[in-house]
Amino acid sequence: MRENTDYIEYINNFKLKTNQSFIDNIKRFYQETETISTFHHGQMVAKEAVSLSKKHSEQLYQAGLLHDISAFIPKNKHLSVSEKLHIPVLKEERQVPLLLHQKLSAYIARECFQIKDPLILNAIECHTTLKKDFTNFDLIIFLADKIAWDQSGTPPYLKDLNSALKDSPQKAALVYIDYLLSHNPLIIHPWLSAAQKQLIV
Ligand SMILES: Nc1ncnc2c1ncn2[C@@H]1O[C@H](COP(=O)(O)OP(=O)(O)O)[C@@H](O)[C@H]1O
Repeated sequence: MRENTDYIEYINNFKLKTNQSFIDNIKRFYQETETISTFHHGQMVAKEAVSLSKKHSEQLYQAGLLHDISAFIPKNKHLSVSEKLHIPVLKEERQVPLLLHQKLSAYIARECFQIKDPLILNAIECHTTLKKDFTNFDLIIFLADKIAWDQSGTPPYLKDLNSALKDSPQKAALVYIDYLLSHNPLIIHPWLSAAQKQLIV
């Protein structure tokens, strides 16, 4: 896939197979788009999310698997593909288009996987930044993604995050946000600032 139309065509043409389980359909999407390592990251996030919560295990598992389903769209195509799909783009996302992957993933979860549950869609849509009035479900997916990150080695903030997690998921989220903001992020996303303000009080 090299052109915007190829990405959009793949999304438009993807069909759930009724003879496959839901998870196998998700795996097939990652296989066909050559992003199977992201499927494995999704599985880790899904397991972590379920272990962090006593409720909503099935929905958390699905959100975990799908949160990075847009991984096949290269960063330099995020903006043009989002615009073609009529996804609302903020000024900060225009400046740092990789931040659009959360909205692109929510779009694909809805259009390709028929996810209608707002709990799942909203959590996918804010898994990188959180947002104002985030739910506990959003917070769990956000944290699980930071704990089971998709890079090699141990996340530099993990020890402090786990220690804060003994107090509350809110404190743990603040540890990650403080870490991100003190390491010269390319941009401060307004959803992240709004979430941070609400986490502090
Ligand atoms: N404000 C930001 N500016 C620049 N990069 C960011 C910002 N927020 C997150 N990132 C980076 O975006 C990438 C994706 O983050 P995230 O969505 O949390 O992980 P994942 O892709 O595994 O779901 C990470 O490399 C993260 O450091």
